[in-house]
This record gives sequence, structure tokens and C-alpha cells, in this order.
Amino acid sequence: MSTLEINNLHKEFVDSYTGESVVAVGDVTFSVEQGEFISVLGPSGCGKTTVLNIVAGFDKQTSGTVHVAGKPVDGPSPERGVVFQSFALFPWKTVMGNVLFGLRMRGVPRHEREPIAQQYLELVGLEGFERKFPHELSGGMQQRLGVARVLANEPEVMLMDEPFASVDAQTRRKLQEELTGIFETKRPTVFFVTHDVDEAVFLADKVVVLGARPSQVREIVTVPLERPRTWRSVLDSQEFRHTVTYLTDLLAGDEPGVPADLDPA
Ligand SMILES: Nc1ncnc2c1ncn2[C@@H]1O[C@H](COP(=O)(O)OP(=O)(O)OP(=O)(O)O)[C@@H](O)[C@H]1O
Repeated sequence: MSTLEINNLHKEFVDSYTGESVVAVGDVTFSVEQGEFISVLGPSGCGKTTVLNIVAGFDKQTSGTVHVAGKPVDGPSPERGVVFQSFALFPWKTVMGNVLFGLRMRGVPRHEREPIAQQYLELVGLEGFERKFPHELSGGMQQRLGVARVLANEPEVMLMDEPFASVDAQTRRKLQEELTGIFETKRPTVFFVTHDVDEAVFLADKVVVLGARPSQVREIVTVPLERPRTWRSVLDSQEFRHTVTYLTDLLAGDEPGVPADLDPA
């Protein structure tokens, strides 16, 4: 049994004013194993966020099924923690308070909460900032807090919707490396939506490529890179460049080309 199983997912939105319907997700089927990192790529508007929202329980599919750890998804749950692009932290709570909140909601006994929260804050490099408020942190630190808050709940799957899109390019690289390190330490199951092919390949074990609307899975590409990964080692690797080229061609709608340096012609 896979941790996340999506079968024949289909979603139509009906415009309440005109009555017209938009097919946001055509027929999407794929699964994610426990401890696997999946990136989801696809053209703008192909339904990536809609699939994520349905897995999160924020939205309901028109047809098809989503199971997490064998149970059908029925509304939001800390078992499917979401890291948002906009951070979505509690501004009135401290860094520690933001992490403690989920633990309290989950019914973790009071005396266990703080050590668990501390462990996850250390994991994301926020030790020493426990008593600060979110507005006192940089964008990158807020995003790391978002990751700590979700992981402290030990979710079945961590859902991430372009979490690094609003931070500068240099911080983004750093956060991607940190997320890889966290993934390699804790091995959560991750479902990561992005537009960025390099990011998708750097982070993931597999990249799920969705086609244009009405979306279907075009291909699932296994990333042939060993872990641990750093940008330095990955950028030097032929496998990384070939995988990025292959996916870029796929997204452009071309037949994937043979990389020039492998072309015998
Ligand atoms: N609440 C909604 N009501 C009506 N249409 C919607 C709604 N949410 C999404 N859509 C439509 O569904 C389609 C898929 O949107 P979605 O945001 O899931 O795509 P996406 O692949 O995540 O896009 P992007 O890459 O641009 O972020 C789009 O055509 C969008 O306009």
C-alpha cells in the first residue's frame, strides 16, 4: 500500500455566475511511497494546486479517489500538513508557539510538546529564535518555521505548494539544500508542486509531469541522483543536466531530444 494513492482524480469548477464549468483536473492517477519525495511539474493552469488542495482536504474532487495511509481523504488533517508559499504562520504567536499549536491540537501531552517543538526548530536551524515573532524573521526563516510546524506533527505526507517562490534566488537555493538535508534526515513523504524544473529535479526522487488541461499524468520520471545532494555536486553531474533537459523538452511539448553530448551523429 502506498502512502498516497490518487486514482482517476477529476475536478470541475462551476462558475456560480455563468454556470460554465472548467475542468481543472482531467484524469490524474499516481501514487507516492512512504519516505518518497515527489515533485509535480506541469504547464501553468494544468491543475497542480487543485490536486494538492484535494489531497490537503481543502477542496473536494468531482470524481476519483484520494487515499492517504489507506484512508480516504475527508477534509483537512494534520496528517496532511501543508507548507504554503505565503507561510501562513500565526503572527501573534512566537516561533515556539507556532510549532506548539499543532502539537496541542493533536493532543500531544503537555510535557512532551516543548521538547518535540525544540527538536524540529533545531532541525530547521531556528534554535535561538524560539521567542521571536514571525515578523522578526526573514522570509527564508519564516519558511523554515513553516516546515518545522508541519513536520513536528509527523504527517503521513507533507504537501508543499511552491514554498520557495516568494524568496530571492540565493535564499531559495539555500532553502532547497536545507529541505534536502531535512528530507534525508527524517524521510517524510513529500508532495511538492513547483514550476521550476531545476528545483523539481534537485529535490525529488521522482518527478510527476502533468499535461496541459484537462490534465493527465504525462510521465513519471525517476531522478537518477544519489543522496545526500548539494547544489555543488548536482550541478556538476551529467545525470542532473540530462534529466533537466528531458523534462524541459517534455514540458515544451516536444519529443524529448537526445542530449547533444550523447548524440552519435
Ligand atoms: N476555485 C476555482 N474556481 C474556478 N476555477 C478554478 C478554481 N481554482 C482553480 N481553477 C481553475 O482550474 C485550473 C487549474 O488551476 P490550478 O491553480 O490548479 O493550476 P496550476 O497548475 O496550479 O497553475 P499554476 O501553475 O499557474 O499555479 C485553472 O484553469 C484555474 O483557473
